[in-house]
This record gives sequence, C-alpha cells and structure tokens, in this order.
Amino acid sequence: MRGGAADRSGLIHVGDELREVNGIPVDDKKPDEIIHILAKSQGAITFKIIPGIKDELPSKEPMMFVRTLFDYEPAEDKAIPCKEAGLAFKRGDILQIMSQDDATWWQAKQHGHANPRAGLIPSKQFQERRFALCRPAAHVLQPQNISSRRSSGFRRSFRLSRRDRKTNKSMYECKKSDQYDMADVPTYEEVTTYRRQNGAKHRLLVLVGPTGVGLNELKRKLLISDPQHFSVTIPHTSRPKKNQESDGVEYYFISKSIFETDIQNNKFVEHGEYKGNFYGTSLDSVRSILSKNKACLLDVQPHTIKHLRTAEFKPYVVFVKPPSIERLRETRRNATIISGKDDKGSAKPFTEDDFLEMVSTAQQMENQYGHLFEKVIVNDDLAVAFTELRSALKKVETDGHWVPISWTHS
Ligand SMILES: Nc1ncnc2c1ncn2[C@@H]1O[C@H](COP(=O)(O)OP(=O)(O)OP(=O)(O)O)[C@@H](O)[C@H]1O
Repeated sequence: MRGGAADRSGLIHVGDELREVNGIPVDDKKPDEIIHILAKSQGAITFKIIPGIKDELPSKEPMMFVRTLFDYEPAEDKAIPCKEAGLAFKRGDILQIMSQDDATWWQAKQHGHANPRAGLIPSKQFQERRFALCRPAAHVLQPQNISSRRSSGFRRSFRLSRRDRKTNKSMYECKKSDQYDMADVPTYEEVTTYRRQNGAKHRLLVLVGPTGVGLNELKRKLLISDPQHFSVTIPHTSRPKKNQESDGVEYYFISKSIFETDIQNNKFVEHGEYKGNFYGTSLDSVRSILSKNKACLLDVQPHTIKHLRTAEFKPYVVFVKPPSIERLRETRRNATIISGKDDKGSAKPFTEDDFLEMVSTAQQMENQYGHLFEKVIVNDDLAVAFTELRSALKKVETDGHWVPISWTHS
C-alpha cells in the first residue's frame, strides 16, 4: 500500500522477488503461508529480495484530490479484497488519490490526516458500475412520492420580487420541477483549492431548500445587512406591466414570443408558467450583478444546480434545512407562508402538513442532491441561521475552498 511500511522504506517494490523472510526460504511457499510467518514475527523483520529490474525514477507522491460524493464503509463491502485495507469515508470528504494502478481498487488517503498509509477505495468506474446496477430501484419511487403529494417542495425561485408579493413564485408551476436526474451517478469529483483573488468576480451564492424553510427571509436579512454588497436578480415576465410598475424594477417585461425564443436559446436559469404567463430568471440577470462586482444571491430548485456548475459561476451552494417538526411548531408559531394552493396567493399560518412536507422534502433533496451542497444550515433559530450563513458567505470570499478542477482551467 502507498504510504505503508514497505513503501516508506523505499526498499521493497512491485516486481521484486521475495526469497527469504527472517532467514526462512519462501521460494516454495504460498502467499498465505508467508503472511503467517510475518504475522508471527516480532521486532525487526529481515527480507532477502531479488530486486525487479526497473529503470524508473522513484515516483513522486501523486497530487490528485477528489471530493467523495457518496458514503463508503469497507466493512460492509463484499467485493473488497481485504476489508482491513479499505478506507472508510463520508460524502463530501476530500481524498488524495495515491494510486490508480488497479482498475477496480484505487489507493487513497484522507486529506489532512496524519496517517500516511493509503487505503483501498472502489475506483470511479467500478463504483459507477455498481451504482448503475443497484440505484434505479431505490430512486424510481421518489418522483412518484413527490407528485402524489403536491409538488410544492419543488416550486420556487423567481419570487424574490418581494416588492410584489402577490407573484410569489410558489404559485408557479415550474416546468422541470419534478424531474429527477436518473443519469447522474455521483462517485468522485476531481477538485482543487480555489481562493478568490481580491477584486475578482464573486462566486454565485446559491440557496436551496424546501418551500417555507426561510430562504426569502434569509436573503432579505442579507440584503438589509449589506445592500452595497449583496444583490438579487430581477425576474423576467411575459405578463403585461401594471400601471405602478416599471420595466427593470419589479420585472423585465417582455413579450410571450420573445420569452419563448429565449427559452429555446437557454437564456433562463429557471422558468415557469403561471396563469398563462411566463416568469423566469435569466442567466444575463445573474451576469449583470456579478459584473458589478456584487455578490448575487439566487435560490433555485435543486435540479438546476448542475446547470450552474460552470467555471463562469463557480456556485457556492447552501442547503437550508428545517429543524425537527417539534422545533418547527415552536419557532414558526407566528410565521406565515404564501399559499401555493389558492389563486390569491394569500399568507396563511403554517399547518402541520406544511411542516411534515417541509421535513420530508428536505430529506429527499438531501438524499438526491446532497453531493452538490457545500454547506448545510439548519434554520431553527433565525438569528443563529443568519449569522452562520453570513459567516460562511464571508469565508467564500476570503478563504480557499475545494472546487471542481474544471472550474480553474479556462
Ligand atoms: N427560523 C425561523 N423562525 C421563525 N420563522 C421563520 C424562520 N425562518 C423563516 N421564518 C418565517 O417563515 C415564513 C416562510 O419563510 P420564507 O418566505 O422566507 O420561506 P421560503 O423558503 O422563501 O418559502 P417560499 O417557498 O414559500 O417562498 C416567513 O413568515 C418567515 O418569516
């Protein structure tokens, strides 16, 4: 193993021939028998070795890092050749890949851990194959679950237009909202550290969470706390402008046919239809904020994140999660949500069903998209959640963060 005693000694290499262990000839012995001799030995061990013929220069420690996108427990893996040699990890851990010599079992170690010895992990291809074989059955049920309830956990976004609360996005039917991405098989993602240079464009700050969890409230607080720094996009709509409205303030007002062409040309981050009118957030509205060197706050449905994961936006994705049902009952006693069910979009107190749905949607979002979340914040006490969010967003601007390596090559 990379980093193990033999590797560190620099004296034993792949291809060497083992002739004696502690003076005992092992020519005629099977590997199991040799292991037995080694297991019984104490103190120094002496090997007699015929070196394999190699002209290669000693290889430097490889510097490939990956973010793990699933949990792995070697003790529960029937396929691993040696459970003790496996490396356990949790989704989101950063691993240094030490060897990819074997197509099925890579060697890796946890980044930042003192133990220099590598452990076995399933290779990307092997794990993808395993996921492809066993995942669909587990996942196919989910969209059904969601659509048999109301799809409210997946409606959201264009509505920060708080200036116009009636058009709260929770009333829109979002086109792609119930789609699950069955094609994605998350295993590992190659990453590198990225630190934003002073004055460079900000990373796009993306918030996701179930309806009613408090995304608008948190965005509002951020905007109030530093209006010069944070900004939100102005949505587009094809509905007619009302008298008191101005183009580019509440909305950008465009015709239905232009809206349709823009949809065709992939100009929207997300779009939806409500009462025969289109509403949407354009990519250009995001760009316009970033080009003013402001931090753009955007809340989207989780399936949209993957379209934003580009070198241009380098999104920092925060998942806002509800606390337990008991805490929701306590903290949301005086809170109201905009009803997605009635046409008026009136505010009403939370019901027990709203809480249940919020918690179960959050769970589904986390199961399905958790590998895309860089930060998870539980919105229990609002002031605490806000402080946590604010400080995480500050760090995005100043500290190094692991990002996909493709974001740093342009
Ligand atoms: N931690 C909290 N404690 C108490 N009330 C909260 C908390 N967070 C949010 N709220 C309240 O819950 C209600 C819903 O919050 P908000 O509108 O921000 O949710 P949202 O995630 O944007 O939902 P929607 O998808 O319906 O727009 C608001 O009345 C808000 O003030």
